[in-house]
Amino acid sequence: MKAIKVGLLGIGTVGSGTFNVLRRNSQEIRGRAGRGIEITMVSRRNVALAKQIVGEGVTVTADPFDIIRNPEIDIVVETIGGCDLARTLVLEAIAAGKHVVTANKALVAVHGTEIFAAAREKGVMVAFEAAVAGGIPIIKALREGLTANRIEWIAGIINGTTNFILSEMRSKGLDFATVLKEAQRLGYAESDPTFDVEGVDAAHKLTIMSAIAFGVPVQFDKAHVEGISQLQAADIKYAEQLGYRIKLLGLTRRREKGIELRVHPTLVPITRLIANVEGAMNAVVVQGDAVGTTLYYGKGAGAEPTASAIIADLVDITRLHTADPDHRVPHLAFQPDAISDTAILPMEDVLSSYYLRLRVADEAGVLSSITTILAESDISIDAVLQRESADGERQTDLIILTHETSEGGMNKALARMQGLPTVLAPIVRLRKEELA
Ligand SMILES: NC(=O)C1=CN([C@@H]2O[C@H](COP(=O)(O)OP(=O)(O)OC[C@H]3O[C@@H](n4cnc5c(N)ncnc54)[C@H](O)[C@@H]3O)[C@@H](O)[C@H]2O)C=CC1
Ligand SMILES: N[C@@H](CC=O)C(=O)O
Ligand code: NA
Repeated sequence: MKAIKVGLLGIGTVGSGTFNVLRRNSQEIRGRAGRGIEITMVSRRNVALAKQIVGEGVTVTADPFDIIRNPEIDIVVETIGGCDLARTLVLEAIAAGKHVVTANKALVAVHGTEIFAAAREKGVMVAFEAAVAGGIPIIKALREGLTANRIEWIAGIINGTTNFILSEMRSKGLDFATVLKEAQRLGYAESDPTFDVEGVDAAHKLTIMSAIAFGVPVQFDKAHVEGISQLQAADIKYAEQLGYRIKLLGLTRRREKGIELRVHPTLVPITRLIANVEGAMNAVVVQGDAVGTTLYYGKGAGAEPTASAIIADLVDITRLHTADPDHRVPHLAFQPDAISDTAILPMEDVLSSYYLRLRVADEAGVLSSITTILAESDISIDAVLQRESADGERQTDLIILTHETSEGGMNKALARMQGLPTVLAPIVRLRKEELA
């Protein structure tokens, strides 16, 4: 059978990884797919550079629309990134009857609803395994392996750059800017690394997982997003003393009133496997009612791990492209008419435990004025750590861990505590999850 023909839009880190792995493992991939899969056309603005990567026998063009217009191309792989051009290219590829594979989580999290509808209309597939946790087959697991389950929650370290930064800062004492540069050099970071650092990239990925897990549309605009740029070394140290590690976690949980969708630095007990995921590695914990807890671990970024996911999608499409579209796995696991309008909860309604650090005057009655506010707010305390103040120092750090309460209730209590004359600096508030 003739090889299936693939056009690659953008050939940077992920595109060149895909090209190389597909060439290197072509025999095995052919054996699995039932026919060869060949990249016959690539697009990059710098044509000379692209030619250096692909060598002879592959058509290189500066204009990605040349690929869309080429009737010989069966599948388009989008590894350009960004939302504007990528959206246009993907929609035009679909309109031209081509299947699409994308690594672009921003595109899927923001424009997924429109793209999936267009693909259904045209009877083509849009596959995006590489968009979430790179090489970890988490989309496959959620969409196929766990279909029996009512999924309760998902918690994930789903941004390699920030996990690398947090690990290197903690273990080697390196500063933020140095580690970020290294993550960029290694090809982990987004072209705009603020997407990594401020939690946006993790929120894109979480939005996609949440939609698949709970059968709701992708709704990135409803996600609560906080990154690690405000995280202070003192809190990493105090957390360790209390038996916790701070990770940038994406969390989505089914509650009675709706779905939580949030990314923020989170204290996780050191005893949990996920707390020990270091460097650029990713890990996703999925809690299902039947299966219990499952954990997926691996490389979430980098050229070849991401290529592994893209090629898995290419193989799936090659196997399935002649199947009746109604027999394919739905984009969001649930059939389109089973997608629900369950609300994404506003952050005020989210339930969490908390870590609070208060810089307080070291004098009698301070602790009791704070615990009184917490008690009046119905917030129960789990642990308190008070740093010994150094000789002559008239202030100290007070660390409080709370049991679960609502974010709205915590905000009100924090406003009252912040108003106390003995609280000398802005209170640090982090969330804490036991993940049990
Ligand atoms: N780097 C990683 O580890 C991962 C990246 N991704 C996603 O994969 C996508 C690509 O990421 P990278 O490969 O890291 O980015 P990159 O910046 O290394 O590659 C993008 C390529 O697209 C080309 N390009 C940009 N505009 C173009 C245009 N108008 N015409 C033709 N070519 C154009 C660029 O020249 C570049 O070669 C992004 O959506 C990213 O979020 C997903 C998982 C992991
Ligand atoms: N920038 C991302 C790349 C993979 O999605 C990350 O650091 O995880
Ligand atoms: Na993946």
